[in-house]
Amino acid sequence: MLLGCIGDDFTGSSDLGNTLVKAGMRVVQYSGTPAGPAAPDVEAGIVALKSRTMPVAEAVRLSLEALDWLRAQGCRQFLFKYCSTFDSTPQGNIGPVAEALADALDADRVIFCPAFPATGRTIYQGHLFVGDRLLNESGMQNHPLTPMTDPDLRRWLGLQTKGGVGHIPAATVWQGADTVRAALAAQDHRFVVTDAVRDEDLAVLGQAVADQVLLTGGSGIALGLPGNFRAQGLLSTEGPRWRGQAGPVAALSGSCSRATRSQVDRHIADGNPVLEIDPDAVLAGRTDARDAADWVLSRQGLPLVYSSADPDAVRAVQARHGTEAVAHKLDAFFAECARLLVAGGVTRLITAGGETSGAVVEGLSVEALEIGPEIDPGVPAIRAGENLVLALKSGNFGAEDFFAKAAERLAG
Ligand SMILES: Nc1ncnc2c1ncn2[C@@H]1O[C@H](COP(=O)(O)OP(=O)(O)OP(=O)(O)O)[C@@H](O)[C@H]1O
Ligand SMILES: O=C(O)[C@@H](O)C(=O)CO
Repeated sequence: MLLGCIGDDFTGSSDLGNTLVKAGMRVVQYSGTPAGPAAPDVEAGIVALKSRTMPVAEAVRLSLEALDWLRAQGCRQFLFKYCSTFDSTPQGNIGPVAEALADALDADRVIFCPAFPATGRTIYQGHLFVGDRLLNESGMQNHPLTPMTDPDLRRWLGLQTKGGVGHIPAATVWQGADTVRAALAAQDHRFVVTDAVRDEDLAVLGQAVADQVLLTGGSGIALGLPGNFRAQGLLSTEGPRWRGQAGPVAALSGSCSRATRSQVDRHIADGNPVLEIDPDAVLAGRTDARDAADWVLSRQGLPLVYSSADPDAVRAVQARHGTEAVAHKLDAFFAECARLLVAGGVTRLITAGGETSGAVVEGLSVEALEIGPEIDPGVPAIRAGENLVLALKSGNFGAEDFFAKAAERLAG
C-alpha cells in the first residue's frame, strides 16, 4: 500500500476512492480500521470513519488508530479526507485530527484544500465557495450539526488549531508546482490553506506536495497523487479492476439533502415503485424493516424505500422524538432492511446519504469495498463481495436520474 487515507465519513471516503481510481490507482475502502492486514495488491487504502461529528477526543483517537494501521501496511504518504464544504465546528474535528496526525508523522507543512470544482466547491483568497455563493450563504450555514457560518477557511481552521494558519493564493498555484513548493517551504505556519478553482490547480498542488508526508482536503486534492507514484514506477500497469453485477436491484434513501429529494421526485415521476417510510411509524414500531424488505422483494424494476423529507418535516419529527433517537432508529431500520434485501437475493444496492450508507455497510457486515468506475462526480460503483455491488451517495451528489443511472452502471 502506497497511499494511506483516513476519511471522516463513509460516502466521503468513497468519493476519495473515486478520484484515485479515475487517476489509475487500485483502491480499497475499509469500514473502520481493519483487524488484519490488507490484500497485497491494494495501492491506496481508505479507512472510512464516522468521525466528522464525534466528540473531538474520540475522533482523534480513531484517526490515530487508523494511521497506525496504514503505517503498518507500508504507506509512504497519508491523506486526511474531510468534506468539500469543510463540515466542522469552531471546536473541530478537522483541526484537532490534523494536528494529531501531523504530530504523529512529524509533518512540518500540511495543506488544507477542500476544493472539488466538479461539484462547485472552489477556494479563492482563502474563502470557500459553493457554486457562485460563499460557503456561509450556500445553505451550509443552516446545517444541523456543522453550521458553516464563516467562508474564510484560514479563520475557521484558526479557531480549531494552535499556531496560526498560512495561505497559498491562486496566483501562486497558477505559476506551477515548483513555485507552490517554494511558497510552502517559505510559510511561517505549519498549516496552510491552498486556493484551487480548477482541476488543473489540484493537479499542480498534487505534484507540489509529492514529498509531503501528510495532506488534508476533499477528494479533489487526491487528483494529482497517483501521477506522483506512477512517475516513480510504483503503480501496477494494469490499473484498477471492475466487474459489473447482474441481478435484482434496490435503492434505500435516508438522505434529506436537496439533491437527494430531487432524485427521489424524479424516480417517482419516472413511474418506479416507491415506498415512503414514516419516521413516526418506525419510532413507534408500526413499520419494520421486514415489511419494507418484503415489499421490495415482491416488486419488479428498481424499487426505492425512502424516508427523505423536506427540512420542515425533518425538524418536526426531530422535535417530537429528539434528533439522536430519530437518526438511531432510521439508521437501524435501513441497516436491517439492507441485510434482509441482500439475504433475499438483491445483488445491486444503492444507498443515498452518508450516515445512512455507513449504517447500511455496517448492517451488511462488509469490511472491504473495492472501488470501481465513476457513476456521477464523487460517486463510484463499489464491489462489496462475490455477488454484491453497491453505490453509496453523499446527500448532495449525483444527477437527477441518479438511481436509474447507478443501477445501470453497477450492472455494466
Ligand atoms: N423523514 C425524516 N425525518 C427526520 N430525520 C430523518 C428523516 N429521514 C432521514 N432522517 C435522518 O436524516 C439523516 C440523514 O443523514 P445522511 O447522512 O444519511 O444524509 P445526508 O445528510 O443527506 O447526506 P450527507 O451526510 O452525505 O450529506 C439521518 O440521520 C437520518 O436518520
Ligand atoms: O467532499 C464531499 O463533499 C463529500 O465527499 C462528502 O464528504 C459529503 O459528506
